[in-house]
Amino acid sequence: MGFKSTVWFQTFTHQHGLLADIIGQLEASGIELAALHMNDFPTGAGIIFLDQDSKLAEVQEAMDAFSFYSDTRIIAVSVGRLASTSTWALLRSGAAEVFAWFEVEKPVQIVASRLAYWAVLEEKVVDLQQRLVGRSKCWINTLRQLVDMSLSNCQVLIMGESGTGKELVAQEIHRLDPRPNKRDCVVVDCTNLIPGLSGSELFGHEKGAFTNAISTRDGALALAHEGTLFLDELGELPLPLQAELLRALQEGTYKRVGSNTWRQASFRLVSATNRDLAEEVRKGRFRQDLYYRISGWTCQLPPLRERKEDIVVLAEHFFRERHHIQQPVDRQVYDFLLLRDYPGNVRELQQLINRIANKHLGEGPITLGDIPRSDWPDFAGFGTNEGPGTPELEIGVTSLLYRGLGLKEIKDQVTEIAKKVAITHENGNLKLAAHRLGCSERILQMHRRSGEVVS
Ligand SMILES: Nc1ncnc2c1ncn2[C@@H]1O[C@H](COP(=O)(O)OP(=O)(O)OP(=O)(O)O)[C@@H](O)[C@H]1O
Repeated sequence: MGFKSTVWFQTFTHQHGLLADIIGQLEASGIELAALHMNDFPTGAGIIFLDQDSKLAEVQEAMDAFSFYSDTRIIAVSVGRLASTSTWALLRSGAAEVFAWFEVEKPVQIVASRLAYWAVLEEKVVDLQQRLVGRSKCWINTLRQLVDMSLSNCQVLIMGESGTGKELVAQEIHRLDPRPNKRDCVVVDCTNLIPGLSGSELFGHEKGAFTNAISTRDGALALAHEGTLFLDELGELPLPLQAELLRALQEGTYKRVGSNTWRQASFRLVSATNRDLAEEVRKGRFRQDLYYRISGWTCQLPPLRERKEDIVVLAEHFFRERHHIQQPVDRQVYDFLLLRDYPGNVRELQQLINRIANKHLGEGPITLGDIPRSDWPDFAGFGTNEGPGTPELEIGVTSLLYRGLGLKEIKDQVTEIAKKVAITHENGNLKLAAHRLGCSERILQMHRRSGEVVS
């Protein structure tokens, strides 16, 4: 079977006979199931059982609450006939990733194979997190997508702002690629291609093909044969070279500059860009046919501002792994890091950590005193009476005000967010979350219950 952990389930159906039947079948196939109770925190994979009479809004609300707190993955199994509009609604809302229908399909097979696949995938995701650091939900979803892509042998286009980790991701795609005896990953930065050399970097050249071509040389396509060709900043590839690359991808053949002989090259293409390639196509700066050819799978890397929860883990990683600093980092330093903007994304954070690590001396903790003066924040409105975090909070509250919320509603919303963040950061442990918030566990249990539907 390949799936060892217990799978939680929740029921939204009253068809008890059918339900018992299917649960029995799942358990007989080796899947260990446990019903989800009122205050349980769903982790890992889960199944929801429903039927045509289940109130879809209730089901969705419950699943939204689960996915709000955790990165659980859900399979929906309908024990009765469900209208296709309802199925679409479930899938589109993103609450359930897979749908199985008891009457017409073999849900046991569907569920079992999905669980087994997810188990393999999660193991790889955990391993990837050692190098592609981050624990936020959006980052974990990106890593899951990445593993999915890597296991199939297709072309991948990685998109994302500068410094989001595109090159690192490309290396990991190559590492996960299951081709037996795959060769190297060859990296070409398209911004460095010299137009006058007509693509010698990519295709190689013959001796005497141009001035300084003193000997015959292989290009990146030859070097990437049976491996991976990573074209970084693909949006910068000059149009004439785009045509030649397309040909090489379609036919698997190319010519060295100055040669009339067709050569074969077989490689997996992974490309990356921080441009909006679809827009470049519309503007006529990028070939549409090449765009379709390379974008079999696309992977959009989130900017750091969309995964601020990862700033602390990334900073810790850089201090510990790159600078071998094991001393504690003062909370105020993390506040400073969290408050700052990172237009250069992870690279900018990494460089900042380098500067702090270089300034730090001795065995003591890392404190605000280790932050170089050139990195000090703009003190207007910073660290005055309310402390770090205030400007961001102000932006959030302003948006709530403009949405017409009054003082009580704003207070309630901020309170809910604080509870959610604490629960998430403590991996669902209400006791620790309550300790962190300085409130009773009971308040958090009530909070959890308000987002749940009783089965
Ligand atoms: N999730 C991550 N975990 C650890 N290090 C990371 C992560 N993301 C990026 N980095 C580090 O940040 C730096 C920038 O990453 P990378 O060069 O892969 O970004 P990029 O998107 O290719 O940037 P550019 O578009 O400017 O070439 C690298 O040193 C990389 O190791």
